[in-house]
Amino acid sequence: MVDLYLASQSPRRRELLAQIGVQYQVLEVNVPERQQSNESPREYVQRLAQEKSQAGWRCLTDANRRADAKMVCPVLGADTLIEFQGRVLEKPENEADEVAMLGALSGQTHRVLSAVALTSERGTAVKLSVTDVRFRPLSEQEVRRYWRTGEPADKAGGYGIQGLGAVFVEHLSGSYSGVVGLPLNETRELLEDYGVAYWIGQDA
Ligand SMILES: Cc1cn([C@H]2C[C@H](O)[C@@H](COP(=O)(O)OP(=O)(O)OP(=O)(O)O)O2)c(=O)[nH]c1=O
Repeated sequence: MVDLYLASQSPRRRELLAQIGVQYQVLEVNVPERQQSNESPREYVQRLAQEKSQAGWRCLTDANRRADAKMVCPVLGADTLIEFQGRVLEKPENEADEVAMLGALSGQTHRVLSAVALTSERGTAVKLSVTDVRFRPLSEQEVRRYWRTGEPADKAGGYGIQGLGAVFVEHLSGSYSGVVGLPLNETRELLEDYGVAYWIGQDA
């Protein structure tokens, strides 16, 4: 039995949902990620989370055209990006990109925006989590060595706070799970609104 579909390829999001005892099944969706010229980082990250959950919902309801949409459980989509000096940082494309990104974040505070959306037959709801993260000064040599570990390539801003990148972080104000990719308190709020259970199997 599943209570939720997760429209995400991110292993972090799977682990975070499992952490709070949600029974889910993964769906594959493909949503192009491109910020529009008139779109703020907050609007952009929320649009992507909504588009991911809506794409998942469409693919389920199209595949079960004859099934009653009320019988299909909700779909969760999420997106995480870094905002620094008004610009959006997504995933680094290569080592030079990583050096530029972490070089800019070195010794500075950046903002991690993480949005989570749920779609069901009653429509889509989205919540945003905002976290400020301060990095200590980083040397270029250290950033190049970090790139070679393979960790940063698939991560917004080019680091993983839950991994080797933890040693860059001097201070965090906000949601740790949001930085990792799925803000769990905001997720719980949506799950409650949509009647999806969490903490399954956690009672003594
Ligand atoms: C800042 C930061 C990001 N990340 C990850 C979380 C997300 O997986 C990724 C941001 O990319 P996203 O585009 O939000 O997500 P994704 O492409 O990995 O997965 P999907 O769209 O299929 O859901 O960066 C970390 O794992 N640790 C961190 O500290």
